[in-house]
Amino acid sequence: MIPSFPEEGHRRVRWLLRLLPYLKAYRGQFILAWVCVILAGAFVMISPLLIKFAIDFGLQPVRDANGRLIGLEGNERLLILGASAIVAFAIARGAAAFGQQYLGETIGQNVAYDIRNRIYDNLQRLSFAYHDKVQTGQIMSRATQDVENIRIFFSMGLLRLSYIILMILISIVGMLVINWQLALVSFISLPILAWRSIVTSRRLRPMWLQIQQNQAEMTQIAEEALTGIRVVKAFAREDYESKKFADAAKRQADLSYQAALIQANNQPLLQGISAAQIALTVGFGSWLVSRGSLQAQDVLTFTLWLNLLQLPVRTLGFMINIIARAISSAERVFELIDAQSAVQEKPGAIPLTDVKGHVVFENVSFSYDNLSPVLSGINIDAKPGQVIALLGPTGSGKSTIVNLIPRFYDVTEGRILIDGIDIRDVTIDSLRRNIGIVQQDVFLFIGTIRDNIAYGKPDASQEEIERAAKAARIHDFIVSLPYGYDEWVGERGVTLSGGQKQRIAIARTLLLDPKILIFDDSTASVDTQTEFLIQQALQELMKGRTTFVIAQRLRTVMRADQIIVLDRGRIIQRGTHQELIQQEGLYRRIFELELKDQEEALGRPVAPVPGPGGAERPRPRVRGESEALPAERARLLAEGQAGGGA
Ligand SMILES: Nc1ncnc2c1ncn2[C@@H]1O[C@H](COP(=O)(O)OP(=O)(O)OP(=O)(O)O)[C@@H](O)[C@H]1O
Repeated sequence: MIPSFPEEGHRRVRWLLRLLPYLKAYRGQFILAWVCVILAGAFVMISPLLIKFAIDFGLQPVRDANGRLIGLEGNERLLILGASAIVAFAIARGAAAFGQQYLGETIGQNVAYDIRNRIYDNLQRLSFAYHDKVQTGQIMSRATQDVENIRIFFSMGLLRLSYIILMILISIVGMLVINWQLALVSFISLPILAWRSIVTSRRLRPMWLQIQQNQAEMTQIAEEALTGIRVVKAFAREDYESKKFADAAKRQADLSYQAALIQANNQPLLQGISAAQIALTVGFGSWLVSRGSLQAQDVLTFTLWLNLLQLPVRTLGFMINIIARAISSAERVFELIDAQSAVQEKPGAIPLTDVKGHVVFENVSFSYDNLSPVLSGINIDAKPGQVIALLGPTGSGKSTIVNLIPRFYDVTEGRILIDGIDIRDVTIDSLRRNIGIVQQDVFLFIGTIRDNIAYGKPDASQEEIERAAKAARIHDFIVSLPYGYDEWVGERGVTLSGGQKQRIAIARTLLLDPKILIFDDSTASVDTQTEFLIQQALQELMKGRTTFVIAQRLRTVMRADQIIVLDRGRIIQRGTHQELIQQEGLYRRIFELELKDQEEALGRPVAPVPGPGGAERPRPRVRGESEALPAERARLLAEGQAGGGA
């Protein structure tokens, strides 16, 4: 349903009113800015009156014997005084205008700073579910362009509008006092100008909205193409991406051009109306003078006032635009600020302390969209220090299970307990501080390696950082770099290999020393040496921690205390390697098809597959089997190249 105008108007006023509380912190500055606005307006509008008084009192008419005007006699003292007063008012006006601009800019920048921080704080708090849905480019555009529109509203729109209203009021009152007939004639153009301004701004408003929306899309396209530059290049789709961006940029240029055209068309019309108004005022004023009901200097005062009014009244449309843009921006910005996290902390939640690491899933079900279940009836009892390996085909729900433990998402049914406490009863911060996560796609921040390792513990000493790096088997590599721990890693750590990044992530988690660990072991295949180092790092990492591992490597799976086999969101098998290998089922199939191949490719001996009744049976040869390296050679190679990290 299309909202009716009053409804829409009411909604827009509400957005505008929601912006005003941001002024609270800068109340003093805002009042001072207003005083400057009033002074600047008053000084400008009083100047024509000073000229009138200077003429009235400084120049006396000289008449002949018949009373005819033959000249003017100047009172030097009064004229100098008048001129000095005009100069003094101009200086005072300049000072007030400076104050208004300076304070307006300060308030605008401060409010923009506060709003950006509010947006950023909220974005940090929002759950994964929110970030799954919202595009980064849209968020970026709101945090930059839309906040900029609000800044302009505070630094310019609000104060300039007051200034314009003040100037209009002073001149209307002044004109009416001097001569109400000429005043009424001079006001003829005001409603026409106001009408034009409103019509133009109403035409421009939807265009500004489109421009803002398109700006967000353009940012999104650029962000996506730059983040995925490797994929773009790999598929030779540079031209396609360039065209996609060029189309959006063209749309932006067209829209901006159309908006500029409307404004440009409007300007000559406004100028014409203003010129016609001055002609009318001078004409009618002269007629009044000829009839003796007005003095010539009053016509001059009227003309000066009209001139002074021209510019601000003509910018009324621009001001209305600033406000209209600020309103649509406020709507978009408040959408970000108001966004509620799907994962909420309970009032009175307690901090999770002295964690032993007993993690229990009790009949847990989960759905991303509340429609189709992704997990159903999951029961897991992970005793402190146990390693739980999650195994299953792609899309079976392994990542979803581990994402529920730190409450990246909340369970739809059932509950998860840590040391007997429902994780929804503890503070989110304390919960996550006790869980270490090494993700598949390791993200390194732009900064030094030291900063990246110490990310979860910024006050860690160099000694602690090095200890973690040694345990993660990455220390030797770091010190071999030209700047060692001060080496800069670029966006997503592009200067490092996947295996190196993963070991840095392990060091980062080791430093945090969590009791519960989540490890996504599905890194793309790595060479033998890296594989060996990661295994060693992993052993260090898992020591004494309850570990949930999304397992891709046989070694990890075989060492696990419990192997949970998932299929389409349900647990279909559970047990140790020895137990599961005895059973017909998915585990044995995965083992035969994938895991065993990996190990053999790396040159490691694998336990024989017992056939039914315990008899050994030949393993089927499947996809991409490579010639196995002798186990001993692989190990020596790995150890020799690693040079011993610890
Ligand atoms: N953020 C999300 N929003 C909606 N659906 C999702 C989301 N993440 C995963 N899914 C869906 O949930 C199901 C389980 O996905 P999940 O990532 O947990 O599987 P997985 O076993 O870890 O798979 P893989 O081994 O490929 O990583 C899949 O059908 C997937 O499409």
